[in-house]
Amino acid sequence: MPKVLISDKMDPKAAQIFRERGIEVDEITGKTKDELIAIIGGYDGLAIRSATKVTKEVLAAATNLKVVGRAGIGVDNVDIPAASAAGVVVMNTPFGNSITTAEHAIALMFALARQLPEADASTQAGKWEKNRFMGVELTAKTLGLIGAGNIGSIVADRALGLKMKVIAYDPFLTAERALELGVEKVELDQLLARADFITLHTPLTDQTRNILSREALAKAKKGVRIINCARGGLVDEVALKEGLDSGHIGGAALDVFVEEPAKASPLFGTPNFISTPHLGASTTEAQVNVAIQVAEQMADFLIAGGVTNALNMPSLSAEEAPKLKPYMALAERLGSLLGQLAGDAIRGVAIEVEGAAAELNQKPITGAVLAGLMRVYSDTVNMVNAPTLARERGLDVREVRHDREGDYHTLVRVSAETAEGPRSVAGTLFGNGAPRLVEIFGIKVEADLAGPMLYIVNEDAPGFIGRLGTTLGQAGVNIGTFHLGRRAAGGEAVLLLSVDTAVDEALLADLRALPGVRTVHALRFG
Ligand SMILES: NC(=O)c1ccc[n+]([C@@H]2O[C@H](COP(=O)([O-])OP(=O)(O)OC[C@H]3O[C@@H](n4cnc5c(N)ncnc54)[C@H](O)[C@@H]3O)[C@@H](O)[C@H]2O)c1
Ligand SMILES: O=C(O)CC[C@@H](O)C(=O)O
Repeated sequence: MPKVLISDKMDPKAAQIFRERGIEVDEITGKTKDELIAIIGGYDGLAIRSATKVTKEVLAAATNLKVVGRAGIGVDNVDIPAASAAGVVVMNTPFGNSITTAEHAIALMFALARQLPEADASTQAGKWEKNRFMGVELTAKTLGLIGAGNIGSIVADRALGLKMKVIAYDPFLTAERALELGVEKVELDQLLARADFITLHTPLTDQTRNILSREALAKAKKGVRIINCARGGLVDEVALKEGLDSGHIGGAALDVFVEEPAKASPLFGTPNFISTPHLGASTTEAQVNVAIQVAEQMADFLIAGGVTNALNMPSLSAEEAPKLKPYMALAERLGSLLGQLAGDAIRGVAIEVEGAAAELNQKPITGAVLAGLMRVYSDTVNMVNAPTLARERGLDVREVRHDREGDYHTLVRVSAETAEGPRSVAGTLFGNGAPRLVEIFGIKVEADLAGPMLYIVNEDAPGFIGRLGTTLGQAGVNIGTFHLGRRAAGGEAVLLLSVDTAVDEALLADLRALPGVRTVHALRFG
């Protein structure tokens, strides 16, 4: 039974779903890094929010971990390259808290416009300072969106409802999408010059870090009010403080900080500054949404192999997974066969599907081929880290889909560009879903690829099979299955034998010394 650790505070629905799906679950929150490292080895899945840091060290200790699920959007607390290298799938729940976070940005915009926190504190202090708090209307003001993705576009929709003019800076926003959203697409400098309010909704990346830098803030319209419910680090906090002090910035509301938890900041106590402790996603509705989504996604993966919202692996629905499972087994074996036979010589690989296979999601098939191919280099390769490894090795990967049906109702062909020229293997699925090799390097052959095997190329001549059987028998090696293919009578022949015990180097040398033998390779599958 798979075991999941929930290591951050999460709605109880998550644990309930794991249990209903037959997954054992522990809820242990508030652990230090070392405490997490001490226990993580016992879990197949880790469900987190933003407090748990999934670092390289944590992943190194997570010897059984298969999936990290983030109940939320931002995954900056997960070392994704390290997770990919360790073969761990990382998933998030990209939509579950978008409305809630957009509403928080709108709430902060109102709070800034009418100085609500300060007015509240003053009133409750018995001051009744009616003349101190003169606000501004939002109607007809210009809202500058930095980032118009899921949350940014909901903010735009709400702001348009408030009769604001919305302009957006987002290099990935198309003209069509801007039209659909009812926003004007602008460059950052135009946004800075025109916006009365600026709200940020981008991830923190090398391009967005400090996007509201000292220089950018200086270009902003005098009196601008700034809201950040996305990620700390998008705004230069020191320059923001100076801008508020000088009056160039009319107000700022931060839900997120460069350092969290933000227990001290020069911004605290600054007039017209509002802060919340990373509350963007904190509504009952959003937390139920993300808890349900993350538990469902992780359970689908751990139980059925379904992959949804993964950041380091192609998607595969829980419905598709059972159909694709035998194909992935076939693809993995074909990749492994090519990897073992051509190994280092491979420069590029093409994965072709035809017949029934062409109707399926090809990405998982490709991932499985690469996992099989790359396993020659590392035992820890799986579908998650294989594409990265392939890229690192400069392997060119091509996917081809043929609608035609050939000799087989379904076929997967893997062709490699090697230093010795092209090499191709192909396989099909039998009626019961059993994977079967049907062609190797242009020669038709029907073989299972399982356990220890021998691949022999020889000149097709009488007496060869007898001599081979005798040599193996004398060495105490029992033949399990025997598959033969040849180009033409008397030409090149291929033998694939499954053997009950692995063949050592001395016996391989004896086999290579047999008359008519061209190549002998020991193979292993599974
Ligand atoms: N405060 C919270 O509790 C809370 C809750 C949810 C999400 N978030 C954060 O909000 C942010 C946005 O989330 P989302 O779901 O809208 O993400 P999203 O991926 O849907 O949208 C991000 C947008 O940023 C744009 N973008 C990327 N680089 C850019 C750049 N250099 N300049 C301008 N735009 C750029 C992208 O094109 C995209 O449209 C994320 O950082 C997420 O982690 C915070
Ligand atoms: O889990 C949270 O409370 C914050 C979530 C938010 O930062 C996110 O990126 O989804």
